[in-house]
Amino acid sequence: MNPKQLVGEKATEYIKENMIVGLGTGSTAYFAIMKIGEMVKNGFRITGVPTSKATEDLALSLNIPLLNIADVKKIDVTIDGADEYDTHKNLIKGGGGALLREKIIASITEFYVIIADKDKGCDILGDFAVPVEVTPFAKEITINQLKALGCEPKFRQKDAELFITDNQNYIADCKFKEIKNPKELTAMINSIPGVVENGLFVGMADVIISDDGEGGIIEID
Ligand SMILES: O=C[C@H](O)[C@H](O)[C@H](O)COP(=O)(O)O
Repeated sequence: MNPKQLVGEKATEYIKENMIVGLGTGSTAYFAIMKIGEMVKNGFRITGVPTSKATEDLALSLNIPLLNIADVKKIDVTIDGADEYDTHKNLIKGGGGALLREKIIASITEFYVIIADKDKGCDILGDFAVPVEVTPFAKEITINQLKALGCEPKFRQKDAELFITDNQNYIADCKFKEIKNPKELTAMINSIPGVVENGLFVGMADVIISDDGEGGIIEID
């Protein structure tokens, strides 16, 4: 089985009947959501909270009942992907541009399950550029301030235009060399006024479900 499907389906074992479930974004979360759709079709009751418009559309197409975000106070379990993870379960997320909604959902989640194939594991974060969501206003000032933190930032493009997030902002992909202190870096990035949020998720994941490259599953907790 494809590792994304393997870890995605495994993660659904953390879901119990009547839970409120955060639904992640991306090609790995896709498999978890498909499995949840199958469970719902078979009569399993949960309500979902999507982390992006794409996930909302997918969940609706599978008849997964969704809550309005205005009515959500706490989420029991969220299952989401990651672009990179280290041995302390720190993450880089936002390769699909969904980091802001994902971090908000993660912040009210009791048990945060990350699903990511083993190639995304590392000792020190930094191979993957940190996605940073920035306001359109004064984006040139913001990118200069990001650069001053020691990275090479680039505005993400899509179809030769600037990529626009679900929240109508831009993404600056910030390539750092090695991120030795992700907690400090996340605070530094977020202290820039034009930054809305960044894709470093520090101390948030409760478990990372990954594969061993040979068809087996590894859980880091
Ligand atoms: O913005 C996107 C999310 O953070 C994704 O969860 C992340 O990029 C991982 O996506 P994928 O499972 O497609 O590699």
